[in-house]
Amino acid sequence: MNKNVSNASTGAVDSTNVEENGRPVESDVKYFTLEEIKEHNMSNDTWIVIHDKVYDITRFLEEHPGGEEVLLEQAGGDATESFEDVGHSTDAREMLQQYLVGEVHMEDRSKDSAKKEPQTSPKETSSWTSWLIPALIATIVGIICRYYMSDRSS
Ligand code: HEM
Repeated sequence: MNKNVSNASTGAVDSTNVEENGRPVESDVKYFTLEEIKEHNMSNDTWIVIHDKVYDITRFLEEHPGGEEVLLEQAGGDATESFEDVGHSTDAREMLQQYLVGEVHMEDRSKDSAKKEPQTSPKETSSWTSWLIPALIATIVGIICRYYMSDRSS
């Protein structure tokens, strides 16, 4: 049960990992903080994050069909958006597996998702305008009807 207990600083974690195409991907998955990941931003030591997973792509730089420049621009940071924007093939996604070195520390993940939360607030403002406008229209129609009725009765 307590397989995934993280150490507070470097957070080494034991984990039974996924199998890919029947091949078990043997690993000692570790958790890294964004601070630690940021240090691996050189061409001879390149890490990137994609979907909260950390990849050491140093030996892949020269092989990348999209060139090493684009990868180096993302070095030490989160490349999820750029990776998804390109629309990488399933083959590309499967290739990722061989460069996996760990995952982003849970605490750093929650910071990211907290950033995304404010996106819900504009919805709240639009929800009250969505009933206010019909209510105003109904009131105006009501007033017009009253005038019309009182005109007919006099
Ligand atoms: C380790 C992560 C990555 C892997 C394994 C990978 C793999 C690949 C592969 C196999 C292709 C050939 C097309 C395909 O099969 O989809 C490709 C193309 C490409 N990749 Fe990546 N990629 C990675 C990360 C990135 C990132 C982070 C970016 C952008 C910042 C990027 C930008 C591109 C571009 C622009 C192409 C198109 C090249 C072309 O069509 O001329 N890739 N990548």
